[in-house]
Amino acid sequence: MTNAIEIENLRIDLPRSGFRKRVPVINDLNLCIEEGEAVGLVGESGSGKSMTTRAIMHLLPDGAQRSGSVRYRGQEIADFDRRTLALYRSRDLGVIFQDPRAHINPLWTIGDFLVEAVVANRQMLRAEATDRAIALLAQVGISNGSQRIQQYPHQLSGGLLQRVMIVSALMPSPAFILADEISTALDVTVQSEVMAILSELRQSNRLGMLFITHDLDLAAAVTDRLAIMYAGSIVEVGPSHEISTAPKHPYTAALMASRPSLTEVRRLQTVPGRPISAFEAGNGCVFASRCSFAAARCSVERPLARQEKDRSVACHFAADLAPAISVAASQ
Ligand SMILES: Nc1ncnc2c1ncn2[C@@H]1O[C@H](COP(=O)(O)OP(=O)(O)OP(=O)(O)O)[C@@H](O)[C@H]1O
Ligand code: NI
Repeated sequence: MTNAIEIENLRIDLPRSGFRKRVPVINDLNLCIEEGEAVGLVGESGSGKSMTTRAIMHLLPDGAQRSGSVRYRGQEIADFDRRTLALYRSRDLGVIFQDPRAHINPLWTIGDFLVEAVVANRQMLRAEATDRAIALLAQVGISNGSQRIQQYPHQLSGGLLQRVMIVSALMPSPAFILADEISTALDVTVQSEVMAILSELRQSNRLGMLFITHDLDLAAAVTDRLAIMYAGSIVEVGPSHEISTAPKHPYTAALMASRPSLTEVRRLQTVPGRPISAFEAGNGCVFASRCSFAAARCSVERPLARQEKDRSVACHFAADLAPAISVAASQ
């Protein structure tokens, strides 16, 4: 299999108030996504998930310093000229945002929103684009597309707008979908409908996807592999069903143990301790300060990601901890 996206030794430093120098928010991040593969990027707030999507779009905040590499189909995206970069963002990547209302101009009809971008980048003629929009709307379960495209965003529910957002991402026939927390604003039933539609479209069009969420179970349900992120780096990667049933990194186990169980939906549980940012991590393991299995070595020596078949885990003691961790995760 060839890789669609390859992120290698990525580090991103940003200016931050109160600090004289830039501080890292992504540190030594490695992640590959094959053509047509769906990878879930899971971690708590502030771990750097959205910054990773910005790195893939090559759309970093002002003053950011980047080292390492991000390649799309083998080509370093930092080397793209302006035109190639614009086409890469608008055609190769299909980006679905969390809050559709913040990304759809309220004064534009749904049809304008769907059609204008592909017409502007000269990918399609207007009539052709309109037909494609109506066909895609039908594929996401909106059968009266020719009426819907004349409506305005305020006339559609949040769930319908999220489907319109998916259609908009698919309009230019992208090869790769970036979906950052797309379901957080939706209620559970609508969320599972939207997820089912996205999964089906992704598979029938053989699209690669990076699916970002803090919900490990949701990510496991719609992806092939999971990458677990903490404080700007990835601590564990592997097939989704393996990670979600037999985690190897103490952080993954802690995330799983923090899920509210079905019988305790009203009890909000969290991983004990405060999540840290990459710049607070020091030289040791990023998770050492919250890890209940940490030893002296963990706070001074950063564990390298160790690859074993299709699993990779960055923990000095992963092999010894496996039995204890599976108990912790199932609690
Ligand atoms: N424009 C910015 N300038 C400076 N720091 C930023 C900027 N955007 C994000 N950060 C910092 O980068 C780190 C990673 O943020 P990021 O938004 O990628 O986290 P996230 O995992 O997406 O979190 P969430 O789940 O809350 O969306 C955080 O420490 C955040 O404060
Ligand atoms: Ni985010």
